Amino acid sequence: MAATPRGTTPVPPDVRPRLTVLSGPSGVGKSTVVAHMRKEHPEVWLSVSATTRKPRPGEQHGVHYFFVSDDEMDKLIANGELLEWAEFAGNRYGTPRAAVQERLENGEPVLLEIDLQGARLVRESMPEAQLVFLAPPSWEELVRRLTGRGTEPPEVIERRLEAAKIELAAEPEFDTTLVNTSVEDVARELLALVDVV
Ligand SMILES: Nc1ncnc2c1ncn2[C@@H]1O[C@H](COP(=O)(O)OP(=O)(O)OP(=O)(O)O)[C@@H](O)[C@H]1O
Ligand SMILES: Nc1nc2c(ncn2[C@@H]2O[C@H](COP(=O)(O)O)[C@@H](O)[C@H]2O)c(=O)[nH]1
Repeated sequence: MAATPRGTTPVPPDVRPRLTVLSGPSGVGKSTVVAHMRKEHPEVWLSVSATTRKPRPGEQHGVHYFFVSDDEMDKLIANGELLEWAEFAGNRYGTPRAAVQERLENGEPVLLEIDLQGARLVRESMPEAQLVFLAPPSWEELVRRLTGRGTEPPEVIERRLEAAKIELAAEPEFDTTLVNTSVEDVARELLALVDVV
């Protein structure tokens, strides 16, 4: 039998906390679902991404995103400080590596809310990650939500809907699909997947 180092308890692989990636088309409701889940369960740790996008009204630096300049993003990328990054609808977004690694090393579950390109990169570098796809009840409802949010001008909505067609076609690449009909139901399902005890 293999020796166990003094003071450590081996964690069986099937209960080891996992990295969960939540993806889905822009406007499907990822942030809404995650916010609902974290209101009830603030212990679920969500990575805060860096982005070159300008803040929307009410968005706070360090809470919703780290809002960075193009130069700062160039440096984060060049220094290898991002676990993954992607360009989405004219802006760059990336996951700061250190905070994620620290949580995983402490055995804490980690949740990333990122786009399809990022999800694919995480799958390559961390095949043990579980990929969850959030799907809209219908295309019409997705358009309604993205437009109704009122945060982007029409040309940006068009870009995001073009990206959405590609993202919806990639659903079979994901381990699990949740359909966002009810925020409450999906938040409960996601909590179970994130495996917080
Ligand atoms: N189940 C739902 N039923 C009706 N409206 C919803 C539902 N979930 C989210 N919404 C609404 O849809 C809009 C888009 O939601 P949200 O901003 O959370 O999407 P997102 O997937 O995070 O988008 P993005 O990828 O662009 O950041 C919001 O106005 C939100 O209130
Ligand atoms: N690849 C990554 N995608 C990310 C990251 N953070 C957010 N996102 C995704 O970008 C789009 C647009 O977001 P928005 O806030 O401008 O509406 C959306 O799909 C996010 O999930 C990241 O670090 N990496």
